[in-house]
Amino acid sequence: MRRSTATVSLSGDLISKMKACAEVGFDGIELFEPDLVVAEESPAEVRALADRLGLRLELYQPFRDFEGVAEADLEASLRRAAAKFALMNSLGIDTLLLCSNVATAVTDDRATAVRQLSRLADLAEKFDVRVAYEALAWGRYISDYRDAWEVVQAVDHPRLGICLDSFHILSRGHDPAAIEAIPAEKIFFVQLADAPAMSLDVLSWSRHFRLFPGEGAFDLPAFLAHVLRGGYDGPLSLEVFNDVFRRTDTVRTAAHSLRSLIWLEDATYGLLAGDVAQSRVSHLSAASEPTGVNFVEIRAESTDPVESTLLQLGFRFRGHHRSKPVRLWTQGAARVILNEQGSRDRAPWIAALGLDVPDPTRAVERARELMAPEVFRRNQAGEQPLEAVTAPDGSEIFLCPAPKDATPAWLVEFENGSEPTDDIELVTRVDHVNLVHPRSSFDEATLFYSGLLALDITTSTEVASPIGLVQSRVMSSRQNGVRLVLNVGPDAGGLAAGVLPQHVAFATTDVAALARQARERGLDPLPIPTNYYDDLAARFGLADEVLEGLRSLDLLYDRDEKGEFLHFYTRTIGSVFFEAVERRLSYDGFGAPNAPVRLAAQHRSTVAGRLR
Ligand SMILES: O=C(O)c1ccc(O)c(O)c1
Ligand SMILES: [Mg+2]
Repeated sequence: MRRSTATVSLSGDLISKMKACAEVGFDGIELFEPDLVVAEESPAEVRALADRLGLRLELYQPFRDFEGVAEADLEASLRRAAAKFALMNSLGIDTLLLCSNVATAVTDDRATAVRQLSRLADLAEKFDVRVAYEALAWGRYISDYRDAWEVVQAVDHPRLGICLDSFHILSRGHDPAAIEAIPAEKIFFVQLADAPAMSLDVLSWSRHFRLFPGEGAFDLPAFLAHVLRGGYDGPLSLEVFNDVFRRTDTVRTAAHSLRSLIWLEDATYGLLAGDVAQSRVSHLSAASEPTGVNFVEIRAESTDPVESTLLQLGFRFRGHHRSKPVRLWTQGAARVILNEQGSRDRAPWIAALGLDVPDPTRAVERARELMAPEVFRRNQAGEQPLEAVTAPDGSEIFLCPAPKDATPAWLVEFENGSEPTDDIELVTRVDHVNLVHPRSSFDEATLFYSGLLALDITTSTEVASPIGLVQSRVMSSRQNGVRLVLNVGPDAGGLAAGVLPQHVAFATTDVAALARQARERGLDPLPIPTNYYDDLAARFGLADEVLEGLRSLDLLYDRDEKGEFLHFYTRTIGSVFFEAVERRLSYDGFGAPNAPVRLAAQHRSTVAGRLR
């Protein structure tokens, strides 16, 4: 099917939007009128550019406030429409989007709307164009696509059809199933947008917070399946009004939006199994769902302070890489690679993640199909070849074969490590990794991880911190083998831009023993205030000695109906810190109530510390 986006989904001027859409591979665009009105180029020039770029101008939009008006106002509206139809003729656009009336309708009398829309359809015929009628969720009298369809049916004119916009339908909780009963030739256009769950008036929600499919709370695959089962074969067009995307890089956002459509077609393909409609959408190589974290790579000009902390946490030095300035530390199945290449003047940060996937070749193929940039990596003879793609924040995601008997094949490339000791390894594996994204790539990152790796978005929360609200989204593989937490901090230019650190959380079977051992080895954990323990006592009624045990080790605690969670944090080194977590019974959260305590403590020990 043809893939399209509305120019309103992107930043920039009309020409750069058109070039970006062509460059990333869209077939066409919806021309949003305000983009044309402010442009310097004539309609003929815009048409010529579209031709040259191989981009179809699929739709002109929006035309507003037409039906249900006082009879005296109708002629003026028809004159307005004639001017736009003539403009569409010079642009070479055959479909106009008409939004249901939000402002000038004076009657909800259907017969009036039908009569007036018939006049519009007759006029459209003279210009050889057609009108796609869209029920806006906040329309004055028509706000439900089923009502718009009734009106279109009553008009019964080949030049009038319906435009279905997933936002208006799903935001109001209207059942999209009735779409299947609309004859395909009467669906003139389909617009796709996701959105986060919010309790906000629907107009503000629509104008500022729409998301690309797969990034919000709506079930877009189910929606599109209804559209396709009915036989629709026209363009699929993204129409995403979003304050962030309107100011992010045009080409990048165009690629991000096309990725969302490719993802959506694939997810819908799955739902259409056994239906003739299935052949109309493309599909991807199946996701190779990750089962575990193979390694975490931390880069810095000097990784020495990270090594000291790992040593205190019980990690063992496993040696230098035989051909690169790279070192390996491990404990249980947790593997941390420290890399000083290409990191001049940089403090430690999480530069790469290796994930175990059942089928690395297929995983890379899917990543390629989803337009993920591949990482170029020089492999020396005898080295395990690993494939990687770049995530939206620049970190590298390696797709690794799951290690047999808990030892990845690449381990032999590290030499001259320290000998194993008799110490019990208290850390068993990486529990989760917390990555910090700029706001501009947060939603893109969500789709990137969920689309490539089939991670599920399990929870989204906001955490208060002294420097502002931190948005947090948890993404996990089904068996919890991989859990990523994506955070976005307060905007740059705020109180402390860039200070939000990333972290790696290690799973342990005995967090108190690990905390004690680490202290004996010199670890100075992130200090937790007494007020926190007073609050814990009030909330959970813990015995005094339990509370004292927690307090003396700076351990944090959480409990829910599934189990208990105990954890502590190291100090931050550059932009990285570590956490140790003990999950009891089947607790599967992240100690969310403790996150503000952690952020405040980090603020005290970094920013405030520097100012003092
Ligand atoms: O917000 C609006 O006015 C508006 C305009 C055109 C659309 O297609 C739409 O879905 C919303
Ligand atoms: Mg719309």
